[in-house]
Amino acid sequence: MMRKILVSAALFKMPSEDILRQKLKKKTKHVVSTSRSSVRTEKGEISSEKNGVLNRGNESREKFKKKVVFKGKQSGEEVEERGKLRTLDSTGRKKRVYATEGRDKNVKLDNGVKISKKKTLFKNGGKQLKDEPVEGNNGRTMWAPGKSRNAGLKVKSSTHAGKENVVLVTAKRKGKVKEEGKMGFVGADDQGSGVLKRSRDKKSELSKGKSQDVVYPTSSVKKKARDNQAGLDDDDAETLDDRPKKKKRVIKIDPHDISNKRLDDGINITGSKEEKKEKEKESEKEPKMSKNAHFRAIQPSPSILSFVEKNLLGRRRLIDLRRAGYNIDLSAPLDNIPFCSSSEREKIEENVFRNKLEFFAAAKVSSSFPPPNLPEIAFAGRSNVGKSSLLNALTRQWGVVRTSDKPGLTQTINFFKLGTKLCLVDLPGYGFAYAKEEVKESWEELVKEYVSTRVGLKRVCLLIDTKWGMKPRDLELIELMERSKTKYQIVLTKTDVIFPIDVARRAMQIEEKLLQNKSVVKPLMMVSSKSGAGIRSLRTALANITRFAKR
Ligand SMILES: Nc1nc2c(ncn2[C@@H]2O[C@H](COP(=O)(O)OP(=O)(O)OP(=O)(O)O)[C@@H](O)[C@H]2O)c(=O)[nH]1
Ligand SMILES: [Mg+2]
Repeated sequence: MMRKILVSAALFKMPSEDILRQKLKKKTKHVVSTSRSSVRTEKGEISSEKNGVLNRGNESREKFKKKVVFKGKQSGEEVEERGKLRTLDSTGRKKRVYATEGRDKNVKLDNGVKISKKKTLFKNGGKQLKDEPVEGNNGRTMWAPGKSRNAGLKVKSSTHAGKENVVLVTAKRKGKVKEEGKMGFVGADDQGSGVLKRSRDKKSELSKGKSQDVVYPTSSVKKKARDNQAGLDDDDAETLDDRPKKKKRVIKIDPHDISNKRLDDGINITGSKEEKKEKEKESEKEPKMSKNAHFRAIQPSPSILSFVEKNLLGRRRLIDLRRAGYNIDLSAPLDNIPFCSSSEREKIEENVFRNKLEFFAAAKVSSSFPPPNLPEIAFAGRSNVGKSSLLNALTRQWGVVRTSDKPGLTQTINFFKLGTKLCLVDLPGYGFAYAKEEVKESWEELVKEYVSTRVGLKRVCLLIDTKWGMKPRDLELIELMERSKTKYQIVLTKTDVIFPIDVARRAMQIEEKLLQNKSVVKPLMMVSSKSGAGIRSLRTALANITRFAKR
C-alpha cells in the first residue's frame, strides 16, 4: 500500500512524456525476455526458462519479470501454478512441450556452448563411446553413457519406445573436450514420451545452475572414443592426445643450388661477364614477332582477295554456297555452274577434261618412264597434300586415281591419259610418309629426275597445303625447277578448311616469296577438291597449255 502511494506520488511529479517512455521501456523488455527461451545473465550465470518465466541470478529482477510477463493480472505464485499446468493437464497427459523451443533451437549456454538438436544423436554412434570418463587435453572429462555402447542405435530406439535418452550437449569450438557432464545420460522413465523426457531432463540439468559443459561430437572426440573402444584406457587416450603432431616438412634452401631456378633469375651460370653482356644485349632488342603474328600481318593484294571471293574459296557455310546458286547436294558443288536449273551437274566447260581418264603407266625408276608422246602436266607436292584428289576433281572421275588419308599412298610415278591430247602425271609425295627412309629418298630422287629431265613436261603443279604453307622440301624442289627451267605453278589445296582471309594471306605470302623466281607461272591457283572451289579456274589454266603446246 505504502509502495503504491509512493509510486503514485512519484508519478505525479513526473511529466507525462517521461511516464509514457518508461512504460514503453517496460513493454520492450517484456517482449525481449519472453521471446528467448533462455539467455545468459549479465554475470555470466546460466538462466533458464521455468514455467514461461526467466530465472535470473537477481531475485528482484525475477519478480519484476514475472509481473511484466503476466501484466500483473496474476501473482507470481499463480504464474508458477499455471506453468506447471501447462506441462501436465488435468488428465495427466503432456499436452504441451514447452521446452521444445530449447530443444529445437540452439540453446546458448555458458562459455558460448550450444545445445544443438542435430548433435544430440550420433549418426553412426554405435560402439563409439565408453562409460568411463575420457580425459581431454585440458583435463576435462567427457562422460559417455555406459549403456549406450551402441549409442546411435539405442538413442534411436529410445525416442520411439521411451526407454532411454541421450542428451549430447555440444561445444561450440571443435575438438574441445569439456568438463564432466558434457554428455548427460538420462535413464528410463515410465512417464511421458521420449521427447518430453529428454526436454525436461535437459531443462532440469540446466536449471541446476551447474556449469553444464557440453561435448561436441567432433571428429577428435569420436576418434578418441574409437580408440577407447579399441581397448585403450583413459591414460592411453591422454597419451594419444599428447602424441606428437605430424612433423612439418622443413625445406632447406641451398643458396648454391640452381637446379630449381630460372636461368634469368640473376644467377651467373656461365660465370663469364661477356656472355652476360651478350644476353643483356639480346634482351634489349625488340621481341621477335611470332610466326603466327607475322602471318596475321600479311595484307593480301586486291587481285588475290577478289579471286578468293569470286571462287568462294575458304571455309564457307553451306547456306552461303546455296545463296550463290550452287547445288550443295553435289559432291563438289562449287565445280558446278551457279544457278544451274538442272539437278544434274553441268558439263565440264573445258573439252579436254571431258575425256576419259586412263591409267597407262607407272614408274619406280626413270628407265620405266613411258615415251613422251603427249604433253604432260605433273602434280607434285608433299605427301597427303591432295595430288591424287585434285586429278579426280579436275576430271570429275572419282576413283580413277586412288586417294588415302594416310600419307604415302602414291609410291610410283603414275601416268594417266586424258584423251589423245594430254597426259596427267601423279607423282609420289615427299616429306612425311608411312614408308622407310630409303624408299622415301628414292621417291624424292625419282621426282627430282622427272621434273628436271622429262621431255614433254609442260607444267608442274606444285601443290601446297593452304593451312601449312610452304616447307623446306617444297623450296628445294622449286630451286631444282628453277635451275632446270621447268615451268611450275603453285596450287594451294584444301582451302575449304581455313577462313577465306587466311587463304588470301597464304597466297600473298607465297607470291611474295617467289617474286624473284623466273619459272613460276602466275597466277597462283587456289582450289578445294572437296567443295570444288577454284577447280574451274585451274581447268581453264591447264587447258590453255594443250592449246598452245607444240607436239
Ligand atoms: N578437306 C579437304 N580434304 C582434301 C582435299 N583434297 C584432298 N583431301 C584429303 O586429303 C587426303 C589426301 O589426299 P590424296 O589425294 O591421297 O593426297 P596425295 O597428295 O595424293 O597423297 P600421297 O599419295 O600420299 O602423296 C585424303 O584424305 C583426301 O580426302 C581438299 O581439297 N579438302
Ligand atoms: Mg596420291
